[in-house]
Amino acid sequence: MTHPRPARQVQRSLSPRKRVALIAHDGKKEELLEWAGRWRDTLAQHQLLGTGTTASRVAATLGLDVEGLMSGPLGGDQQIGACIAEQRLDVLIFFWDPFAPMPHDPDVKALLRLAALWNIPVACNAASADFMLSSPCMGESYTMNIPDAGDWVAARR
Ligand SMILES: O=C(CO)COP(=O)(O)O
Repeated sequence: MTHPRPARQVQRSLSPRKRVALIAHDGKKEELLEWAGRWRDTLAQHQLLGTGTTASRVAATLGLDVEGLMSGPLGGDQQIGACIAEQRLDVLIFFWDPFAPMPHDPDVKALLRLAALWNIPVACNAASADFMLSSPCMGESYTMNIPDAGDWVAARR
């Protein structure tokens, strides 16, 4: 069965101050903290949010203002996914652990699916996060294409 897809894309304008989600699995938290420390001044110019433990570790270690959602296994990934669906997230930095199976793997997969669907830039490791934060798009207004949700609703009627 094929699912209806939005036939068109619409434009979404992002302000220079991006909404950036920070998430790391336990085995990757030190790596994220090291990376975030290198980008602290840049991150401070944006609006930060994250899953519970990641957000509190980044806030405590780097003195940054990070809105903490639920911890990942308790639904934090789903909350970030909801932000994407509601167009309240611009950038996803998610250091997921390729060695550790998680009880909430379905939530992780759902989050990455929504990021792919809504054309959200995702960095899963320090190298890709370096590329992302060094992009001029981070500090400027930026227009991206996203699926036309209205179109989608119409196709399902
Ligand atoms: O499990 C996570 C993402 O899937 C991260 O959750 P915490 O930031 O609460 O550790």
